[in-house]
Amino acid sequence: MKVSVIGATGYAGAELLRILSNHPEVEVAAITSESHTGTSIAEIYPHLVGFYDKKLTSMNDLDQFADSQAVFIGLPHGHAMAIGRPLAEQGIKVIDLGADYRFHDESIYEAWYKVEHTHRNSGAVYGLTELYRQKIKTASIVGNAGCYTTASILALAPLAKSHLIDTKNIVVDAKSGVSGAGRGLSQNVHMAEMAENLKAYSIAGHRHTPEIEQALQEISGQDSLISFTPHLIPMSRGILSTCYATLQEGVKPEDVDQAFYEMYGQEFFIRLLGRGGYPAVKHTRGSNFCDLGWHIDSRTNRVIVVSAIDNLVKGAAGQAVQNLNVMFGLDEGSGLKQVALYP
Ligand SMILES: NC(=O)C1=CN([C@@H]2O[C@H](COP(=O)(O)OP(=O)(O)OC[C@H]3O[C@@H](n4cnc5c(N)ncnc54)[C@H](OP(=O)(O)O)[C@@H]3O)[C@@H](O)[C@H]2O)C=CC1
Ligand SMILES: CC(=O)N[C@@H](CCC(=O)OP(=O)(O)O)C(=O)O
Repeated sequence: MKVSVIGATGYAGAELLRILSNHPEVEVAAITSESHTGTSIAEIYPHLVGFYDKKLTSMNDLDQFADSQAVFIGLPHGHAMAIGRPLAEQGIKVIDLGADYRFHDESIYEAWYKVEHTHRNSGAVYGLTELYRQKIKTASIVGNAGCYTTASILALAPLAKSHLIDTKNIVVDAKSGVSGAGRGLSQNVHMAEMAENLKAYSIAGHRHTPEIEQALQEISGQDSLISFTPHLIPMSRGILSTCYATLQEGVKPEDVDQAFYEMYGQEFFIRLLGRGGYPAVKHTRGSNFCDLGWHIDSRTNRVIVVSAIDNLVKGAAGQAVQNLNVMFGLDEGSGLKQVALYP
């Protein structure tokens, strides 16, 4: 099948190209950029030399997507809606890696992202594969889950689903490598600011907060409130999310174990390190795996779940390809069964 990548010059777009080069069923058709139209992608990303000699085109030429069965969009939020609508109207499946199609209630998107939603009631399905697989199978548009959100929702979903925790009293403390901020230059992420540093940002106001709450509400059937603090850490890729929740009265450690094994026991891309397990980003880099370990703090009656993923793979491009595989009835692991880079 042919697929195209809009925003191929971004980190997420380039990561899609890396993964798709290894996908047995996929041929990449158009790849787009507005600021490098006419340039070869391999000139911009030398690691792609020998795999892609294609020139970048403008996304505004809609005809070039006509023979693509699916189009990935790797644009900053607010830009996917304008191109997502005409693509979907042509019957092309859309997988957006940004936030435009992640919310069932567009007013929540508008309140947090301060952008008018111009493609309401699109029927988009939230693209966290392990939790929404059945709906993704028949979706026309998938709003691929965010990176911190993938790590945090996967960590908390079994506990929320089994009603083992107070879903209105959750704390998420997460750290991301700087590629999570995209390829654009900014003072926040340049070498002198980031090297040997670790800093929190967007405390009590990060846009991934309502995305995590939306998923936990759906899965538990109860209101959800979280305090989410993201941090930047001086590594290029990787996310580690530490999630704290208060256990309901009478919940035993074995109930917590059972919730995780029941929900994820059959999932290839979720590796359960078990009670007492310590996930590390280094075991996930370059791979589509999410590793989960959990601990019970009996003194405080809290459960603490730690998850590690690669922000650009399971947190973006890898999960987008996993969703493509689900949408087209392919082996869900096609192109994705890679061992992580180590060390
Ligand atoms: N980085 C990550 O870890 C993750 C990113 N995402 C999401 O994926 C999307 C892409 O992120 P990422 O690759 O990191 O971002 P980058 O900043 O690295 O890339 C952005 C891409 O969008 C294009 N672009 C930028 N501004 C515009 C514009 N005004 N109009 C059209 N195209 C534009 C750029 O291309 P050009 O300038 O060449 O036209 C480039 O291809 C975002 O929505 C992001 O939130 C999701 C999960 C994780
Ligand atoms: C380190 C860093 O800056 N990370 C980004 C999140 C990346 C991501 O998943 O963003 P979207 O939800 O927009 O797709 C941030 O905090 O905004």
